[in-house]
Amino acid sequence: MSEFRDPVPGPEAPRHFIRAKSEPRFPGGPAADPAGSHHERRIRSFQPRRSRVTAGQEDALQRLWPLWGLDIDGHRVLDLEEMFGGLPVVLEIGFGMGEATAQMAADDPGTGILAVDVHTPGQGNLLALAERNGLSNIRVANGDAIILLREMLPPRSLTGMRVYFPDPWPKKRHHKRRLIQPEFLTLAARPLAPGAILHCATDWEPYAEQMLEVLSAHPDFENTQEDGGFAPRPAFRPLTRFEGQGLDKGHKVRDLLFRRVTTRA
Ligand SMILES: C[S@@+](CC[C@H](N)C(=O)[O-])C[C@H]1O[C@@H](n2cnc3c(N)ncnc32)[C@H](O)[C@@H]1O
Repeated sequence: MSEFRDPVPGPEAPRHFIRAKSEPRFPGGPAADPAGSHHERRIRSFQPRRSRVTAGQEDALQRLWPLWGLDIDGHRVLDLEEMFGGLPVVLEIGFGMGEATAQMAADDPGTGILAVDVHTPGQGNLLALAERNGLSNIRVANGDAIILLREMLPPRSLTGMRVYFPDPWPKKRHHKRRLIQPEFLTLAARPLAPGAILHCATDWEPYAEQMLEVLSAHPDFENTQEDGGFAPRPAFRPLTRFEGQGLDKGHKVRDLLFRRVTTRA
């Protein structure tokens, strides 16, 4: 539990200020629990992780969060045009430490990336990478992507969505926590413009099969692959950190590219 010390405590002042659960861990930075109790119980697709934040990440969080950070509080609808200066915007869910996100932003400065994760060190890392590489087309969102999709994104406001190596939740009793399932796809479809591509990748074969099955069955998406199968890895997707770990273990990586459709043939 972190705490902020009063540098010069007066006689009446408490020696320590203990941080309340909802207060930001880094003043001016991302909120600890941005949606708070505003939202009903929901299945969490992310793992609780101990987050040790380096000095560089902490510095980036405190300086850059007010400029490029966004807490997912579920209370307002975002104006993406204003946030990204009119660029087309893709949403990346679960960017981890953000190296691949920064690479894609650098490779395609004409596209804005709204990058969401709950992981504080990764948020700091991505902000630092954006600053170091002069990337003005990244915004970092803190919190649950489900609330972002459901409450904060206008209909048809995104030209794409990326979900790279979502937590595989391999145990059967945890399968319900997997992100890619029919209810998620229904939420994901609403902010996607017609023709927008939902791009998923995973190194966990049973999850890849599940993704293919639920995406193929969902009425708002169609496979870009004529044979109805997995897609070749697109050149624009860099190797991600989790992908590298999967490849080291001999896993096969699968990409899925599905198009948002409004009516099916
Ligand atoms: C297995 S990691 C993959 C990270 C990165 N894409 C990569 O390939 O290296 C999955 C990430 O998704 C994030 N995540 C999972 N569910 C999420 C949700 N509902 N909202 C925001 N982030 C989520 C986790 O915090 C984690 O950082």
